[in-house]
Amino acid sequence: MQLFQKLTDHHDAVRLILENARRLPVEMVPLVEARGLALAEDLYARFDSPPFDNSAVDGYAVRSADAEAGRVFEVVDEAPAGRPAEGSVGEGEAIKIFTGGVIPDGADAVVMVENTSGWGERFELKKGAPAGNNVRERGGDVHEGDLILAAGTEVGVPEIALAATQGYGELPVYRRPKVVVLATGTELVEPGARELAPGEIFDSNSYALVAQALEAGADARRVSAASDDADVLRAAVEEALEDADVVVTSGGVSVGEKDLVKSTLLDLGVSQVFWGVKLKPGKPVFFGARDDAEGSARFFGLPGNPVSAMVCFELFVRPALMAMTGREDRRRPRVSVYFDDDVENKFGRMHAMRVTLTRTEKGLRAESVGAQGSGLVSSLTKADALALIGPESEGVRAGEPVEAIVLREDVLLGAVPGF
Ligand SMILES: Nc1nc2c(c(=O)[nH]1)N[C@H]1C(S)=C(S)[C@@H](COP(=O)(O)OP(=O)(O)OC[C@H]3O[C@@H](n4cnc5c(N)ncnc54)[C@H](O)[C@@H]3O)O[C@H]1N2
Ligand code: MOO
Repeated sequence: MQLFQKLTDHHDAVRLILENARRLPVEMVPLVEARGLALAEDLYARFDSPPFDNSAVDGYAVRSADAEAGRVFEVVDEAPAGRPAEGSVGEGEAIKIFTGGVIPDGADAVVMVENTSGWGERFELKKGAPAGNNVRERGGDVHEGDLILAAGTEVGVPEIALAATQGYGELPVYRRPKVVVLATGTELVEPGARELAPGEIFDSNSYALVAQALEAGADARRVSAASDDADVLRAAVEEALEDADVVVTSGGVSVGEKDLVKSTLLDLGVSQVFWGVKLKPGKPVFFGARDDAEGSARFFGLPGNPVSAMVCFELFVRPALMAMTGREDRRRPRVSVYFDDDVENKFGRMHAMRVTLTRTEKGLRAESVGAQGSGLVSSLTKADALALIGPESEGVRAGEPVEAIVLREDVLLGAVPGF
């Protein structure tokens, strides 16, 4: 058994993780599958969009020079969307046109059907129209050659729509990381599988961690190794390694005799970057890397305590996944908060304290969610943020600014009192 040597400072731990988080290879992926990933190249407009002058309304295309109230027009053709008219518009003539229809030759304005006597072979115009009326110009959205999406942009819904208007069926993005989550512990039972026997608990971590990985844009799956048996653990890690970019384990990483995760990983050729962080919760976190001919993988040995596992995913695994997919900017918001009362930190480690946030006239007021034990899963359902207290100080004074990582961004939109 090995004991912790020196605990790594939380910021150094994040730095070491990011230094070891290489961007994943670029892949062409179908538009919708690119959602949440970062563009690996600049994207340019291939042509003017819209590609032709077209009508913004259903009505008649006319010459603006003729478009005076009271004038009667002959309808000579029609131009629905997708089928340009064959004829052109001469003096006193009109072409029936629908929204998106190509503006016919000769016409320079469209009158809405509501401003005429109605649909028919002839109509009377009730309201005059200037040149360009209801005409959506070619190139009004983007021009050929425009930089429409810069490399590094996260592909979201508007980006998918814009790329589609330009005929891009696939986008070059950094590949989605493959994450394998492995829970260890003989006491663990799959939720829904059966009732608990004495001493057993349901495995909550692997479900939470898979959900967190999915939320961070990864492909994630669970591997079951609900055991503290070294051979079972080794086999499960070997299986995970077949396709994983990132392996996340929970449990078995502290200093107990059954804490086999670290030694198993080291045996499998993983090199340790750090083990032990000056953080509460999350002291026993292990981070390692394996780069060889078969590929490259990163390993996060997270503590078994459920709050520690989830908080450490937030603080360490999520930034790594973001960096691997080229989304360095996707940090959780960090805000300055204050407490109404003094807050102690007797841990000698930085305390990532679960707090609620309330917007007040003085700013964002943080309040502990209550007991801060690392096994209190319900506490996280109440937390809006993690207030970072320490590690060097013994706490913070009432009113003093404290950095906090916001977990629920909607709290930042909270109504200002008196509004
Ligand atoms: N002598 C010491 N003991 C402990 C230390 C220490 O420094 N010296 N550190 C403590 C801290 S801090 C933590 S955190 C825990 C983490 O230990 P492990 O990562 O080895 O986790 P386990 O012992 O396997 O489990 C801890 C706890 O969490 C429960 N657990 C485990 N897996 C799951 C799961 N998938 N779902 C739900 N709950 C899970 C497990 O039953 C234990 O109760 O070590 C302290 N001890
Ligand atoms: O640091 Mo542990 O992660 O106290 O619960």
